[in-house]
Amino acid sequence: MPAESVDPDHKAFLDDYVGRLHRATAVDDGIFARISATRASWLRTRERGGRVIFIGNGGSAGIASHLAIDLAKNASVPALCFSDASMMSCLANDYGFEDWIAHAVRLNARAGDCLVAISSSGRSKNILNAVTQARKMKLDVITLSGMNADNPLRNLGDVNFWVDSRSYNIVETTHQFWMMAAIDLVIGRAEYPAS
Ligand SMILES: O=C(CO)[C@@H](O)[C@H](O)[C@H](O)[C@H](O)COP(=O)(O)O
Repeated sequence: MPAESVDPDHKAFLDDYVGRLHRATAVDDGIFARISATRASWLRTRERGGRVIFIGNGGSAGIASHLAIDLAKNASVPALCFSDASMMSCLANDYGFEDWIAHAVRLNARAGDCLVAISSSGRSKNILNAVTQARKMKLDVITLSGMNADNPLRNLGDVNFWVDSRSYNIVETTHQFWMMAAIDLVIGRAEYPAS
């Protein structure tokens, strides 16, 4: 089959898929206000000598890692994520999987830091417990969730993003888009060299 011709079933699937992505990523003033508030939170964090800490599981852990390096390198806002396998296995083994991120926050965060908690379902216990720990330590909290409108993560932050989709990949892609927009808003440009 020539590369230009598309299986009609695939076209129908992809048309629907792209429609879902467009609906999820459609922006309004509410989303713009949240992205602007995220920028302000990150700049306040930097001014008081803090760091932005990104957390997530699975695909969201990958997004957390990408956001942390881009915010630090491209926008000069100190940022990190918990991706060290030895630390993760130690804390999960010693305290349980549902509490390992809370303990990573306890050990690594300070008052004045900002926690960005990413969970597509908004239901992962280790993310919810980490937010509770962050609140105890007086961190700012930004949440990103999706799926059910009443998921428990959705209202726990100072700034809360929610994607109206039940597709993991659409929710994750939208989270990444919003956070990348916030990073580029800090920089003030959409285009810049890598170094
Ligand atoms: O990327 C995906 C699904 O697309 C998976 O890796 C997904 O992130 C994992 O199943 C996570 O454990 C789901 O947790 P959460 O985002 O709902 O908190």
